[in-house]
Formats: sequence, C-alpha cells, structure tokens
Amino acid sequence: MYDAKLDERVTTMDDIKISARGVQVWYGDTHAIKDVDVDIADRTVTAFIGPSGCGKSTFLRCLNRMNDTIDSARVEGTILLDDENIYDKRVDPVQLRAKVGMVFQKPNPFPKSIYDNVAYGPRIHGLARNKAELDDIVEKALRRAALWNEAKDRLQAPGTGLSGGQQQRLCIARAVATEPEVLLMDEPCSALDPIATAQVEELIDELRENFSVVIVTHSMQQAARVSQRTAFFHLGNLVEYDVTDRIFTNPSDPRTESYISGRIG
Ligand SMILES: Nc1ncnc2c1ncn2[C@@H]1O[C@H](COP(=O)(O)OP(=O)(O)OP(=O)(O)O)[C@@H](O)[C@H]1O
Repeated sequence: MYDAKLDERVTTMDDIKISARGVQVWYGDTHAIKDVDVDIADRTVTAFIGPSGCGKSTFLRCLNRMNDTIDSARVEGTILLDDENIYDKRVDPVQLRAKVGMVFQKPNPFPKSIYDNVAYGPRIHGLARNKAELDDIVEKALRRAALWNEAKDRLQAPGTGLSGGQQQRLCIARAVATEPEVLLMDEPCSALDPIATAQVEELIDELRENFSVVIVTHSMQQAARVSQRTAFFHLGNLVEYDVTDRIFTNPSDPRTESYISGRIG
C-alpha cells in the first residue's frame, strides 16, 4: 500500500542512522570497496544489489566491523552510527555488534536449545537480572521473529532441529534479542524455499518499524519487494543509490540500467 509519509521520509532521508564517508576496503592487494559514501536511513529497509563480487557483502561487513575478523582486510574511511565513529579505538566491536546485529546467508543456529540460542546475547551483555526477565526477552524476540507460535512448546529442543526457514527466523530472533538498532542481512533467503522466503520477507517488513535493516540480495525482485532504498554496487563502486522505485523504474546511471535489465551481472 502506498504510504505517502514513508515515501516522504525515505526520499528526504531526514532520519539518518549510519553515515559512511570515503570507505575503502582492501584484501591484501585487492581493492574491494572504492571510496564509498552512503547514508542509511533509520526504520527503513535498504537493499544492496549488484553483480557477484562487486563488494556488497564486504561493504555490509564494514557496518559492524565484521571485516576485523578477516586478517587480510583493511578498512579506511569513516562510518558514523548516529554520531559515533564505529572505527574509533574506544569502540568495542563486541558491543558494536550487539547494536548492529547480523543475519547470514546460511541459517547458523548454535548447537543449543531454541531458548539458549536466543538467550545467548542477552546473557553475554547482562540484559536480564533474573530468569523471569530473560524469559520475557526470549519470548519477545521470538515473537518479533514470527517464531513464537511454532517454538513456544519446544523451547528446550535443539535449534538445529527446526526447518531451514524456522532456523533463519531463529537467527533473526537471536539477532534482535540484544535490542540492536541496525540489522544487517547478508542474502538471508538464499538457502530458503519460496514459502520460507515469503515469511522472512514479511518479517523484514515488520522489523522496519523498529530497526534500520540493510539487506544484501542477489534477487532484484526481492530488493523491489522489501526495500525502500536501494544501492547498486559495481566493481567496488557505489554507482547509484536512491529510492527503490526510482532505481527500478528510472535509474540515472547506464550501468544500473544495464544491470536491472539483465545486460550485466
Ligand atoms: N575474505 C576475503 N579474502 C580475500 N578477498 C575477498 C574476501 N572476501 C571477498 N573478497 C574479494 O572482494 C571482492 C568483493 O567480494 P564480496 O564478497 O564483497 O562481493 P559480493 O558483491 O558480496 O559478491 P557475491 O554477490 O558473490 O556474494 C571480490 O573480488 C572478492 O573476491
């Protein structure tokens, strides 16, 4: 349904959550991200699209310093979350990743119970004072991930025993349990069947009410369905970034036009 208020907010970007300037990434000698500037809006789904190897995942991983875990990776530039530079020496990456959660391509629940998967982050970060509070956090996270009804009678069962789509929703519950502000999703539906994909896409739309969501996707249809803003990457450059409708109907760069019409990629 067309939402003029949302359209206005997304178009004017009056609510910036993340502001990246001059971001460059190298893996050894490979220059994977070249001088990227981008502002990510709050309570909006932003899609990163582009051909394989163009740097979408690399840039996504810059947003919660996941590239720190890759030895050969070197990141330059500034990324502000609200007004704080996340690459400042005083920022603890573990705390940062509680604020900027991540969901991966392949569902990767811990070999623990459904309950313990979700309770893991809140326990580490001391978010609950007692068992009742932890129970509440777990329930809220599972509800937000649209998994509560399916999981409430088997909270002690292993997370790995769920179906693929349920496992991915469990990973989303695990990510939202620490009350993040931003949720990064790296091709979250690529291992899911169409029904599970539709459920996760619906969930992404609901998550937008509370979080800034950034999703890497290979599927232009998915980007068009779930996002309000889209960034097109090509050969490590951010070629074009705009309101999703405009990217898919009236892009301004010929490289974007070629990609969305299937001529490159
Ligand atoms: N851990 C790594 N070590 C070395 N090079 C890497 C690493 N990860 C990515 N690269 C290189 O960086 C470039 C960008 O890769 P990246 O995975 O970010 O692209 P992508 O657009 O997400 O690709 P895909 O859509 O295939 O997942 C590629 O040239 C890739 O080979």
